Amino acid sequence: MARMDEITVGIIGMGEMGKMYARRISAAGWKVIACDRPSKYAELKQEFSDCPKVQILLDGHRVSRLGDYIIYSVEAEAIDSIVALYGPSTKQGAVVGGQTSCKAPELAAFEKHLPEDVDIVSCHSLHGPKVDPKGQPLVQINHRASPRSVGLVRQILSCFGSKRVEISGEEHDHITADTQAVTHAAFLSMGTAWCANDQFPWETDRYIGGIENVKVNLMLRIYSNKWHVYAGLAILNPWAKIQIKQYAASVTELFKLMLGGERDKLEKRIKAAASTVFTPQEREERLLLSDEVLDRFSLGKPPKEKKRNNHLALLAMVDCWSELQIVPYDHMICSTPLFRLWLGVTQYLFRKPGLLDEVLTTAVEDHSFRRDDLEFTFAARAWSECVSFGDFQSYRDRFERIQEYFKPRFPEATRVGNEMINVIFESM
Ligand SMILES: NC(=O)C1=CN([C@@H]2O[C@H](COP(=O)(O)OP(=O)(O)OC[C@H]3O[C@@H](n4cnc5c(N)ncnc54)[C@H](OP(=O)(O)O)[C@@H]3O)[C@@H](O)[C@H]2O)C=CC1
Ligand SMILES: O=C(O)C(=O)Cc1ccc(O)cc1
Repeated sequence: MARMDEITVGIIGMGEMGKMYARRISAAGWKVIACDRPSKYAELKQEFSDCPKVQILLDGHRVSRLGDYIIYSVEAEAIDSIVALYGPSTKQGAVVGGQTSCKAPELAAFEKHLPEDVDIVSCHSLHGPKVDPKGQPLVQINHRASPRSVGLVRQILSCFGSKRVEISGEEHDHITADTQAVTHAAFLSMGTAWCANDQFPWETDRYIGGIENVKVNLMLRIYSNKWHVYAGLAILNPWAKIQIKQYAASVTELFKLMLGGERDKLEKRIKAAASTVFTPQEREERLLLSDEVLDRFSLGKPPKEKKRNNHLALLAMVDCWSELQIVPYDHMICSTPLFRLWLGVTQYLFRKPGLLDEVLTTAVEDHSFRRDDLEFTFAARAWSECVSFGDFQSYRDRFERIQEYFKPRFPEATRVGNEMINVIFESM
């Protein structure tokens, strides 16, 4: 066990995650040194003046010279250039890691720019900065490390009370392509479709109540965050491109079956997909979500009678998992709260007696929402292409245009969304 008074933890990048790390690690008793860009030095110093165990330094060179465990908590897109800048200043024998959401570019940057006498142990908290880390998955990647360095990082990060998962960078990226990138692609596409039809979903009967509330609240939650987090974890992850492409293909193919009124083919395909995704013991478990709980989190006035929906986004998710031979339950080790809810509503659709058959009938017989489904299909393909091209600027433009559209509802959506997440997880 390392002695706390002999170890200094360095943090480069004091954005939302960096600040959360600095506050929690210092509160556990470790000395923390941290920096952001030199232009933010004075402001950060002021902000952390109430925190004697956090010392703000001018730049990453200073943090690197003094830190025993240095965490890069910067934009994923910039990891190579930032490690190239400060990496060579790293203290001899130190341990270095990153908090970016995609590990291939981060670990490549470390290998390329860090001195050979420095160990590499990365991490990834699978939740946003405002979520209590207790019990949430925290990935630790012992990439190039002595047992002492592995132990030191375990000891430092234990203050989060998270569920530690030790896997390789490659395993991490493979799993998070599903738990994060594809999940986000589905919600990004919903927002894009609603925006394209100039429609606030909470003003439309079809999108109020039950699992519709989860879709709307999570969509708003994603668009209320920073574009670079979602762009980075999708564009830089090679598996994400493949998986998002399959999601878009599943959406397109299922929509074509709906348009053609091919109920038998649709049913056969969906039920076959469900049998590969939901294992017998999963099917036997009780429903994780209930109507009574979900109905409480509407942003609009609930209609007298619930409108039917064909749930194209959810059917396509199960089809996509099946096509890629993914069992989403195996990915719980790298699940975010958002993914668990997404899996929860998907499972609800497939397990609630009678619901799947009702949905399949709606899909072929009810034409009233074809315009929404058409836009959703376009959107899923457009996000997939945007990620495949790897163009950060066009990702940003698309994201921020839609963000602007929904902006007025973010404060309320964040409040209701947080409450929804808390209540649902308690009830689970
Ligand atoms: N937000 C989330 O929910 C989660 C994010 N992550 C990952 O953590 C990382 C940080 O995310 P988050 O905190 O949300 O993002 P932020 O944008 O809030 O933080 C990144 C910070 O790094 C700063 N930075 C950029 N260049 C430098 C530099 N040369 N030296 C020092 N600081 C620099 C940025 O400044 P500037 O803004 O001026 O560029 C910014 O303040 C990302 O890689 C993200 O993918 C992981 C888990 C959850
Ligand atoms: O839960 C989600 O998917 C989020 O949106 C928050 C988030 C974003 C990036 C991460 O690397 C981890 C968590």
